[in-house]
Amino acid sequence: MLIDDTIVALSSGALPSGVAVIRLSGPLTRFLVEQLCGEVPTPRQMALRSIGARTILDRGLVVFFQAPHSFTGEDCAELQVHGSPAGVRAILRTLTELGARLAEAGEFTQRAFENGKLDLVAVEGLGDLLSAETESQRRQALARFEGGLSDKIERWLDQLLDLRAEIEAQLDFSDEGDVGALPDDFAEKVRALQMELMSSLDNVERGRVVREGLRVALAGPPNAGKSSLLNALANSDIAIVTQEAGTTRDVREVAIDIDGQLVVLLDLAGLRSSDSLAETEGVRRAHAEILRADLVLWLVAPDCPPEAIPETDAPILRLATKSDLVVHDRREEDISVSVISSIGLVELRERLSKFAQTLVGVGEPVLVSRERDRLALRQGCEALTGTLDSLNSPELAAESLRICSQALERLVGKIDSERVLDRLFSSFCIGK
Ligand SMILES: Nc1nc2c(ncn2[C@@H]2O[C@H](COP(=O)(O)OP(=O)(O)OP(=O)(O)O)[C@@H](O)[C@H]2O)c(=O)[nH]1
Ligand SMILES: [K+]
Ligand SMILES: [Mg+2]
Repeated sequence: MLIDDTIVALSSGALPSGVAVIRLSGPLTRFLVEQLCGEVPTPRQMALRSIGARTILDRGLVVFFQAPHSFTGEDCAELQVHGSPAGVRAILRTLTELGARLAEAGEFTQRAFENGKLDLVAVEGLGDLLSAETESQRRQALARFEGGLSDKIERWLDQLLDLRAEIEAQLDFSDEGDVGALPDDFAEKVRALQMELMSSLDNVERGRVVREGLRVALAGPPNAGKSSLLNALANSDIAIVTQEAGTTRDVREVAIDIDGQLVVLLDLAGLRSSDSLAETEGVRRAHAEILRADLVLWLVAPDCPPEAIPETDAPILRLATKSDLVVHDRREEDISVSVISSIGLVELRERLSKFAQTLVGVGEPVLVSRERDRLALRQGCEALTGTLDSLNSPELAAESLRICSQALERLVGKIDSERVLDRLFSSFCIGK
């Protein structure tokens, strides 16, 4: 991708809209603003201008950001115009005729990365922020985007550099073949750093639940009322409900927001052995989801034969369904629910909310949430174990510190960033 050309895109949402924001970035920006809006406004100050080259196309607000003080680090401008499809199209056409090129998905952010305005974890934070649906996702993504994780990693990288410098000094000042063991306080510092990496590693799972949602499997025998409960919790008619046992075969995911936390409900096939190939496959998939879930809701109905609860490490919450039909002889910890009379639905939501809170924790948002985070932190921790195991051979210790640094550098995108970036930017929208 060329970095010396100037890109343009509609950066706001679908048209028509009240206001549309057109964004420019690249060396031609100043020229293009001049051509389209007359004199370039003082940087970072909005000015009301007529917009158009040969004819006036619209009137709107223009703001210019001079390099390097912009989102991308290049000269940038934003035009706030009326959100008319024809108007925006005409402005974009004029700008491309004057030499700009329509941006590809994520290209503004890519330039910000290439110009050192954002590192890789901040770019990921931005991507998460744009797609955040719940309050906890928004807080977590913003913290990452704002550099919380980047700062932490920079600090770790500095510490690793200091530790390596200590070893270098030791190697320099010792006669050849006379390199002793590294001092006790050196090992202490490595251990302290490793503890920090480990506690971050422990947080990845919590971050994952916030980012991807708490996976809650609705499981039980056929006709237990799983799809009905899904519909009731999601407040929609999304899953097919019939009195026929074996109605659901595919896994259906529905994401709902419970007290600001994303919860992914999974409606599954009822567990039983069947002659139908499709149903058997549905049951196989249901078992796989029950293994992967963060929580299993096990539904038991008064009008269908009980089934044994399958093996899983996930915690299980038992629900006695269709409680409008009979008074359940229920255990203390079970919840009686009915989608007909709405019994127990509020209590169930509260239990799900509490469960999510316990898992995710309260307080500061977690900064780590991705498999990439997990991998880098784990590699870092393992490398530091290597350092601690080789305190008697400083050269080996230095090498394992270097491996730890590398893992962290890869995480922020200082090395090997291409593959991650390609995938990431393709998930961004145009104009970002
Ligand atoms: N009275 C009463 N009937 C219910 C309730 N929930 C579900 N039903 C009925 O039970 C039958 C089965 O409901 P489903 O939601 O399809 O059950 P399921 O567990 O998804 O069934 P499969 O997908 O076939 O495994 C339907 O006839 C529903 O109308 C309830 O709370 N009260
Ligand atoms: K059914
Ligand atoms: Mg069903």
